[in-house]
Amino acid sequence: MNALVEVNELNKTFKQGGFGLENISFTIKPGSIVGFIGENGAGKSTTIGSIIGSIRKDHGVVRIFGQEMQDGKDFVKEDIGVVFDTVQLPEELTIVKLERVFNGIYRNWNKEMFYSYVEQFSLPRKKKIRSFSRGMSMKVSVAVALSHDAKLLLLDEATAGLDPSGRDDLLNVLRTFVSDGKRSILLSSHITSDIEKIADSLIFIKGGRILFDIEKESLLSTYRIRSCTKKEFDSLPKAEIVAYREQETFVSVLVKGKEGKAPSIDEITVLLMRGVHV
Ligand SMILES: Nc1ncnc2c1ncn2[C@@H]1O[C@H](COP(=O)(O)OP(=O)(O)OP(=O)(O)O)[C@@H](O)[C@H]1O
Repeated sequence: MNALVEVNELNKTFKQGGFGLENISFTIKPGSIVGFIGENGAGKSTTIGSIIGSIRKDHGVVRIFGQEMQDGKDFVKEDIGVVFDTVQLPEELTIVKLERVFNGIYRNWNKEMFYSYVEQFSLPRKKKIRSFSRGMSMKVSVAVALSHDAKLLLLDEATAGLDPSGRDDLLNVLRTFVSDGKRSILLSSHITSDIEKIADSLIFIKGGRILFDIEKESLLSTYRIRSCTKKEFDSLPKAEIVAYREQETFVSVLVKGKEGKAPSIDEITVLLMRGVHV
């Protein structure tokens, strides 16, 4: 099997508001972490929801582990761990009770593994979830997603709300998760430094369309940011320009080539999201 996830020509338009995903296509290779980057409302959660079938797509095909995703195919969902930014855990339960619930739900539930994450994330076992902070609740959701032998993790803003050391712990856990080369992660985040740290490839989405789908190393080694006067900008070879943003006195340009400043993912994101994509 080449790709763990194949998304082909995914389209979804909401009747209310009219936002639409347009021909979203990408693949996720086994053993890789894909960073999913886009501004608020770009369509990240809609894409992830459409992949797992919680949002009904209009057109397109999603294959996970080579099988087309259709509603009700629980055997596939067993293999997918999902964490959304809006954590919805039963508030009345403690970690101990929650563990028993998930033990009954997932065929491949691993109690020892769950408690090892509970330890690692310093979560209290006997307090009700209601008393947990947002970051603690996120950690519980991630611990659950990691403890049922999933082959694929879909993490929508899973690092949001975690303090820097908590985020670092989580990123290490995620790296270990894919280290056997068989499992993969799609990670959406506004914290581009997290993505820069662990992603193997990056997908940039804006207004429901994919702008860029590229290996991280290739992006960082083959693209540069240049600050040009308007005149210099006009004389740049058009084929080299990926995106540009006109500032008051100069133009920031993302170019393919060796001339200019090596960009960070954050700078590339701002240019792609705020600038004009060519
Ligand atoms: N159920 C819905 N009905 C109508 N519009 C919706 C619905 N769900 C999402 N949208 C719209 O779809 C667009 C994309 O939303 P989505 O949640 O996918 O963005 P996102 O990239 O995940 O954003 P964020 O970074 O803010 O979480 C937004 O304009 C949103 O208002």
